[in-house]
Amino acid sequence: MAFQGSLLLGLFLLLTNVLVLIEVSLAANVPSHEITLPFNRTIFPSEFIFGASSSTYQYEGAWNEDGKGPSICDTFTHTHPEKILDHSNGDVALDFYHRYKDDLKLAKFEGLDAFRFSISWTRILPHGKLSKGINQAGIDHYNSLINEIVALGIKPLATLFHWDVPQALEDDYLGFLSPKIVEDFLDFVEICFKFFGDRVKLWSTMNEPWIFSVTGYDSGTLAPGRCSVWRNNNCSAGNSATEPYTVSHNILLAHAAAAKLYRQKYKPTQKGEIGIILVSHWFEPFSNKPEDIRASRRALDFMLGWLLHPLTYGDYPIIMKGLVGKRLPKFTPKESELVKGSFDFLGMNYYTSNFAAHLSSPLNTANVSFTTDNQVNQTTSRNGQLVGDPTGVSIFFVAPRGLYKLLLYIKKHYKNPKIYITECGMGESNITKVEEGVNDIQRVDFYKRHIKALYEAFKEGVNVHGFFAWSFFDNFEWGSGYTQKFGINFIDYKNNLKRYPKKSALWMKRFLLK
Ligand SMILES: N=C(CCCS[C@@H]1CC(=O)N(Cc2ccccc2)C1=O)N[C@@H]1O[C@H](CO[C@@H]2OC[C@@H](O)[C@H](O)[C@H]2O)[C@@H](O)[C@H](O)[C@H]1O
Repeated sequence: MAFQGSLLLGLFLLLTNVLVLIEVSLAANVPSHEITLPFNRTIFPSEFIFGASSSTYQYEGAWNEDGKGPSICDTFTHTHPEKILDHSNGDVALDFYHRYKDDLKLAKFEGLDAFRFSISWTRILPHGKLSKGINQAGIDHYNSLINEIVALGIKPLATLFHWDVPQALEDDYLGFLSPKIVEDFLDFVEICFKFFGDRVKLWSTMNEPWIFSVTGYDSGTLAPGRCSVWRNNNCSAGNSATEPYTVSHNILLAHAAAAKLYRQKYKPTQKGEIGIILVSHWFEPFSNKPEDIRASRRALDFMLGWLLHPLTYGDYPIIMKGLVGKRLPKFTPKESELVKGSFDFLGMNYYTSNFAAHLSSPLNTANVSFTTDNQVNQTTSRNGQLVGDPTGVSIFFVAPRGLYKLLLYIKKHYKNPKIYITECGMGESNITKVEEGVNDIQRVDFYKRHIKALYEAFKEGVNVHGFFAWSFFDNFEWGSGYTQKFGINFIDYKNNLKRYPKKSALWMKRFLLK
């Protein structure tokens, strides 16, 4: 049944609650020897939070409304439709910008403790710089969004940068390729702390620097779409050998400056926490050969350690420094101290695992890039055995054991930081009908298995405090456009963006005992 308008919503809530109660009561009649230990939220501490995640460009739409300036995501999808599988864009997306009030009521109905969203830099500063003016309509929008979230008793987790660099800063100094962005990012985040920090107590400065740096500057498959000529990806400029490293370096500096500002000027009174969200796969050695075992560690260093090692120890992994050499920027002693320990929590996004085999770098070639530097051949099968159950996304397989191992690895090698799993989910493709889309039984299995893996890691002492599904709704999935669906709620893009809870959302509601 579609979700739209409060009256319809009320009727739906009543009907669905009745259905849920019937299902639960039927389950209760199952002979006791068939009921396993209750698998619900009570296996975690009561303060553990369960939520769902979103991001501004993938959800809001209203790309040029109410004074918003263009971001590189707007420019990229408008100028390179060929790089999006269905040639779509986020101009309208799922119209979350206008429909968030009903959408958040759905989040409440589904029992979420928390809701993760990102704040559009160019809604707040349309030209990227404070000196060029604040857009009050942007402040008003996010105040209203946050008020709705809090009024429903849901905790907001706000991401400050989910890849939507202001186009004006890209034009002015090539965005994160320049250290100039640190000052402009600081001005942006200070406005957010000042206007929203009384209600937002969980801040993430960045989302997945790894993806932004690699897809934006090595392969050129995402905004700003820069890469070397030899990458043959229709990039107008770029250098895949150096720019990914420059960008991640400046992201770390911008993050650290923002964390310092929050901790010194706002945290004492607002009492919130600031962190950063990273992504990593788990990597299994392709064989027991020492070179493949080393390759699996290198793969982790290049995907996770690239960011988490400086954040924890103040410098890049020794393996990266050896392999990348002069192309890897250096931290000054002052920068190293600024970056080291610059987070109250670590957001970890986990999707899948890979196998890692040693791959010797091609000799005497100029064609080096981030992707070749790690000397790893990443695969999703080994001797005919897949790394996990296949999904509708060709590069993602269901590998919950990898989540467990990744978390134990972080505990052991990175001082057991406070962690929220800020994204975890699976996608389907080729879904054309609503009734197909809402019957997402593989996603129910995915979440059961990954939350069980999370629980096992928690029992082993991993300092984990929450779990957020990616994603709340089917949305604009970057290079895949709307062809891949990751939501626990279905969006009918063929019929006025109507919202439909999927089986996974109703399972989550039961798991959360709501
Ligand atoms: N998936 C990731 C990172 C996985 C890195 S592994 C691999 C490398 C790569 O280029 N891609 C494709 C890609 C490209 C862009 C974003 C995400 C993923 C990968 O999935 N990140 C989160 O994934 C979510 C799901 O991403 C989808 O993953 C499968 C891709 O086919 C699809 O294009 C992408 O939107 C995004 O919607 C969130 O905005 C983002 O925070």
